[in-house]
Amino acid sequence: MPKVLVSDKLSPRAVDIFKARGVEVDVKTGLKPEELIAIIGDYDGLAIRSATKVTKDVLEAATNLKVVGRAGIGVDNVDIPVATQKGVVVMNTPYGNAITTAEHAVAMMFALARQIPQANASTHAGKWEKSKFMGVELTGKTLGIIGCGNIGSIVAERAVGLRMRVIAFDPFLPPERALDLGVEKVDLDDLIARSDIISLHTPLTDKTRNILSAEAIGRMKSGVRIINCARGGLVDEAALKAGLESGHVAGAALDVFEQEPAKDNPLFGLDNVVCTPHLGASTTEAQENVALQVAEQISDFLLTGAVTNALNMPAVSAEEAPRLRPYMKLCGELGGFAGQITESGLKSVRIEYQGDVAGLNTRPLSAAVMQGLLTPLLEAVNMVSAPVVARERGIEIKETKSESCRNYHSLIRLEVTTERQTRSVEGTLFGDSLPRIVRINDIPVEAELGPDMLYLINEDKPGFIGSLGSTLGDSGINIASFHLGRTDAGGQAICLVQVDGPVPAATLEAVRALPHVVQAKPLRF
Ligand SMILES: NC(=O)c1ccc[n+]([C@@H]2O[C@H](COP(=O)([O-])OP(=O)(O)OC[C@H]3O[C@@H](n4cnc5c(N)ncnc54)[C@H](O)[C@@H]3O)[C@@H](O)[C@H]2O)c1
Ligand SMILES: O=C(O)[C@H](O)COP(=O)(O)O
Repeated sequence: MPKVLVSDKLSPRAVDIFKARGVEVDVKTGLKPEELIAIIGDYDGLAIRSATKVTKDVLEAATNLKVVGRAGIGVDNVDIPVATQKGVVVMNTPYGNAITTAEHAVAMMFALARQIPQANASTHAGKWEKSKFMGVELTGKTLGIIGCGNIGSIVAERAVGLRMRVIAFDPFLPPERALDLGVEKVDLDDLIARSDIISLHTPLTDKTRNILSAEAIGRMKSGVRIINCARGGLVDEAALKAGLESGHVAGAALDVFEQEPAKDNPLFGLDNVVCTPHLGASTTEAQENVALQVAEQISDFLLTGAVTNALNMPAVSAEEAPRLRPYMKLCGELGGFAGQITESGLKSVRIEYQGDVAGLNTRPLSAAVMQGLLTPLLEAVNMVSAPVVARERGIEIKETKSESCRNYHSLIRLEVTTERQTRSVEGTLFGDSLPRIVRINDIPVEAELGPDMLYLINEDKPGFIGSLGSTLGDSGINIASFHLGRTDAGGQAICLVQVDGPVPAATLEAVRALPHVVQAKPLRF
């Protein structure tokens, strides 16, 4: 039974789902990094929010970990490149808290416009400062949205409903989508110059860090208000402080901070700043949504291989997973076969999908081929890391698809080019589920791969099969199945022999010494 650790505060419904699906679950929140490192090796899955930092050190210690599931959107607390190298799938729940976070940004906009938190504190203190808290109306004001994805779009729709003029800067926002939302797509300079209120909704990346810099703040309209419910680091906090103190910036509402938990921040104490402790996603509804989704996604992955909302692996739906499973096995075998007979540097890989299989989701199939191919050559690659490792090593991967296929419903052909030669291996499924190799280097053969195999290239001469059988028999090696193929009578032949156990080195030498043997390789699957 797979085992999952929940290391951040998640709705208890997540635990119910894990248990109902047959996944063992432990909940241990507030762990120190060294405490997490000490126990992570016991788990197949890790469910987190933003508090757990899944660092390189954690991933190095996570020897059984297969999946990290983020109950929420931002994954900047997960070292995704290292997770990918380690073959750990990283998933998030991209929509579950989007409405709630957008509502928080809208609430922040009202809080700023009418100074509600400040007026609330003053009234509680018995001051009745009616003339102090003069607000501004939102109707007719220009709201500038930086990052108009899931959350930014919802904020835009709500703001249009408030009769605001909405402009957005997002290089990836399609013009038709902007039109649908009632938003004017602008460049960043234009947004900065025209907005009365600016709301940030991008991830924190190298391009967005300090997107509201001192220089950008200086170019804003006097009296601008700034809202950040996305990520700390998007606004230069020192520059914002200077702008607020000079009065150039009329107010700022911040849910996220450069350093979190934010217990001591330069902006704290300024009377035109509204702060919340990263509450954007904190509603009962959003927390139920993300906890249920992450528990379903992690369980599906660990139990069925379905991949949903992964950031470092192609998606596989729950419907596709059972259909793809036998093809995944076949692809792993084709890759494993080619990888084990490859001795010089890999240059390129061509994977051809013919017939019915061409209509399936082939990205995970190609990842399985690459895993099979690279595993004999490199240490610890899997479906997540193999395509990345191949790219890093300059191995070119080409994929082709054709609906037509001679002789079979489906055929997968793998062609591998090394520094020395090009080889190919082809396979199909018998009865929709049984992988079979049907051609090696364009020589027809029909073989089922077992755990221990012997692969031979030989000259097609009388007596060869007998001498091979005797050599193996003399070493006490039982033959489970024997598959032959040849170019033409007396030409080049291949043998794939399934044996009951590994072939010892001495036996292999004896086989290699037999007349007519060109090459003999033990293979393991
Ligand atoms: N405060 C919270 O509790 C809370 C809750 C949920 C999400 N978030 C954060 O909100 C942010 C947005 O989430 P989302 O779900 O809308 O993400 P999303 O991916 O749907 O949208 C992000 C948008 O930013 C745009 N973008 C990327 N780089 C950009 C750039 N350089 N300039 C302008 N636009 C750029 C993208 O094109 C995309 O449309 C994320 O950082 C997420 O972590 C915070
Ligand atoms: O990216 C997110 O989903 C938000 O930042 C929410 O973070 P949280 O789950 O820690 O509240």
